[in-house]
Amino acid sequence: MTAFTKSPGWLDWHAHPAKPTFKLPPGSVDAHCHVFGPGAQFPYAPERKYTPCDASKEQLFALRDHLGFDRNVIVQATCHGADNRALVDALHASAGRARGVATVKRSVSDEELQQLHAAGVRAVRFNFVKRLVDFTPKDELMEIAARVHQRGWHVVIYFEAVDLPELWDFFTSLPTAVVVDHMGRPDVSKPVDDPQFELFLRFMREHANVWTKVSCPERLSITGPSARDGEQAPYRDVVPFARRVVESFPDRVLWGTDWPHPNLKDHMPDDGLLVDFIPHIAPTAELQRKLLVDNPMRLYWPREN
Ligand SMILES: O=C(O)/C=C(\CC(=O)C(=O)O)C(=O)O
Repeated sequence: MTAFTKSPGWLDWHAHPAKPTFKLPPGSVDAHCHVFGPGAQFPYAPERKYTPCDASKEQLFALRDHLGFDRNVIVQATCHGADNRALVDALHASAGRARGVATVKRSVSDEELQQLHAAGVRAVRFNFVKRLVDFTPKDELMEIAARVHQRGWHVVIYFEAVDLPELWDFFTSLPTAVVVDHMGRPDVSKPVDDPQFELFLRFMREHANVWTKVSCPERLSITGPSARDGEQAPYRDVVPFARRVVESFPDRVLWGTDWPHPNLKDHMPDDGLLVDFIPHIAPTAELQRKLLVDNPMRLYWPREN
């Protein structure tokens, strides 16, 4: 059994989140969340850049039920590298109520991809955030994308806004649907019509295969206030960005808690209050249904849609 020590300053997930005031539409999907370990059962990867606190499948499913979600999309985080065992274990335990986004290497066999598919994996994640991963050559990623495309999977990409110009040609040549994590991490201290965010909107406007998660205000916000202590209007600086995306591309947006919120430095949000953030960025019942039910179902459970 391996004992892991959390990275210095690590913030654990909120143990007693509020019951949301906002009532999620029936069948809502938390389309971005993680499981971490437990490390004693599913060791963290030797090449990881951080060591988290454990966040088990049971704890994730308890949060799902507490907040009022019906399903989860569990995203492989870099602390597990390309070892998808914790993810697969959670998918098997979910009784069909979770889908997965895996990380694979070029060396993955067709049989392994088949096993991932049978467990509920429907996408691979390519991470370009330099503090999280070492560089992988683009020809390797393109080869993986072509292979998963044949299975009807898509690609989830995580990058920071300043890197979009350099990554543009690669992203726009991906053959699959492409889902961007956290709106491409805009700098929300700039105006919403700043050229940097305009480039991201153009990316979505010109490429009908591009979707995005309008998630992680707690990561993007600079001026807050944070979703704690009953705050019902948190992260006001992120609202215009997320709302612009939801209203411009209502059929290609997803939302997730990002539980257990890895690598936050400043505070740990209350997940109940994060759910209460949703109507600020998706103000009508129709936008909310698309964001939380129709869109994730179309992408991850197309046969049940
Ligand atoms: O959970 C997220 O979406 C964001 C992360 C962690 C992450 O993506 C990973 O480790 O794979 C971050 O910004 O540190």
